[in-house]
Amino acid sequence: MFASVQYVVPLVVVVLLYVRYLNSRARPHAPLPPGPKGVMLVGNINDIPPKRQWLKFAEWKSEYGDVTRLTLLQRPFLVLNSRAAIEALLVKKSQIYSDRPSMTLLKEWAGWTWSLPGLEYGPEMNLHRRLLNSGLSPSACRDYYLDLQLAALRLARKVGADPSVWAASVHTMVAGNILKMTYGYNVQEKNDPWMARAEKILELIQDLGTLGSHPVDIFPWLANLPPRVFGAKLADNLTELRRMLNSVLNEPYAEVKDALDKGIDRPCFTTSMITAHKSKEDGKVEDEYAIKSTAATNYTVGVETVESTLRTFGIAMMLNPSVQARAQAELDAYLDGQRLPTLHDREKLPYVEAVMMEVLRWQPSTPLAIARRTMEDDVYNGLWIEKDAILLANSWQCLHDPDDYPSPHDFIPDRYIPSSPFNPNPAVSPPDPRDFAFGYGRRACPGRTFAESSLFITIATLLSVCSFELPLNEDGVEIKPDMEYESGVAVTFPKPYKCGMKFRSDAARELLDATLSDLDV
Ligand code: HEM
Repeated sequence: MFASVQYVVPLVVVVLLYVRYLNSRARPHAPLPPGPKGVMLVGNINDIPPKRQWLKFAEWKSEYGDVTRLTLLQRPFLVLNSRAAIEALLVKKSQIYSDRPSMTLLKEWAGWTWSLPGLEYGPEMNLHRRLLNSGLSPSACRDYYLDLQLAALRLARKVGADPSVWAASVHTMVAGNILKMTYGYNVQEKNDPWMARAEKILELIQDLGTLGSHPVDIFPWLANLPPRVFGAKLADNLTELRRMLNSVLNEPYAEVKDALDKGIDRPCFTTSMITAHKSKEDGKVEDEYAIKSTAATNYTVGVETVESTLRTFGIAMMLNPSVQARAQAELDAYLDGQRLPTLHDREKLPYVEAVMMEVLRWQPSTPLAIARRTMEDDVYNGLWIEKDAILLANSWQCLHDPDDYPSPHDFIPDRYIPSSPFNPNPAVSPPDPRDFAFGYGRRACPGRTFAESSLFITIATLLSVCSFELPLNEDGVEIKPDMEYESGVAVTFPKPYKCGMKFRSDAARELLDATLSDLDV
């Protein structure tokens, strides 16, 4: 009897361990998500267009449903094409869908290891997000309201007088807002060295080609080879990029810290982070590397998205004069020509808010958010989602779903205002487009409040004092923007277009000048 117990217990343990082993290996008995048939070895490379991929991905929804599966050089690649799929995976199961694909080229070869959008899911990412969430929280952002308003007023003065400077002035304003908020730095109108440094970095990254498509990103073991194997141009580009990234990480931070040590008050994100993390005993800054990394991340990733959104806003206003007139009527009724809007007026201007929401929906600047890597096998709606797949959320598709947004290609801010006589379908209460435009779950954009504040005050100020209008050619015929979009590093931009704009009246221009001279101390 005892002898059999002696054998049975280990046997049961072995059987249990074996079953656990089998379970751990077991693949869910579920089919893979459907998708276009690829070519042996290279997979679906030829199915993905070089431009505006989200449109092609959206077409696949009717054929393949919520999740489309492709392969790229043997690696599974999934596109989530519906609100339901994005919510079920990226939001509700955020703990296994919040990693990013490894960007070996940028990280290992260019040394860009410190930027939050590229960080793996884990403690370092959490620390960076905590810092950004506190430094860019809604209450922290209130400290930047006045700077944002001033920047919008200066923009209005420039572009109202000369609309040909629209795109360049928007770029300077947005970059200036980020540098002011992050480091308390005032950009120079022309040839600013800090702006030039950020632009050079983006240019060098753009020269590397589509992110994630270099062989070293697909086969990371290739990083053991010297970059020169892939050409002298690439190697030189990477050396220059590494040098610039090092400078952007360290120099602006050192300047703010020096100023603080000398007792110079330079209120900004970096100053408040240093102050909050400085030890009273030895003066050391806790988490210093993470603080300078998050500041440099703002500097390098916070510009293109806001800039693209404002350039889209210009197009929307030129093409939709009745919308512009309604927003101006709201501003005039509320402000009565006595003053210009501030960010404290935001709640009182629901139509202007709706214009901003509709710009973010109509032509989102990040139509595919930022790619994720699946961390575990999973099953969604009976479909097997493989571990280690690259996953893209097609935010563009969600933002153009006619069930949520009737006539999705039209620019209709009234859709967010149920009582509006111009709402084409008051029975539908659409989802807030910002919940798609700013990404999802644990990787959602930490700059959202700052970005919205910057967008709102710029839109409200411009509409208060200026009117956009289609420019005319020499024959007096209106020139319409062609609605072509091109890709930046991770963001899509409207192609340069001719912008028409003028001050609404002499009174509006005088009010603008008076407000600027009151505030511009
Ligand atoms: C209109 C303006 C903006 C839009 C539409 C936007 C959109 C996005 C989106 C879609 C993502 C990816 C989220 C995901 O993976 O699900 C993202 C990430 C991020 N954004 Fe923004 N963004 C904007 C402005 C800003 C600004 C002004 C800043 C900084 C001041 C900023 C900082 C970041 C950072 C650091 C990440 C990476 C988050 C992470 O990987 O955990 N963004 N943003």
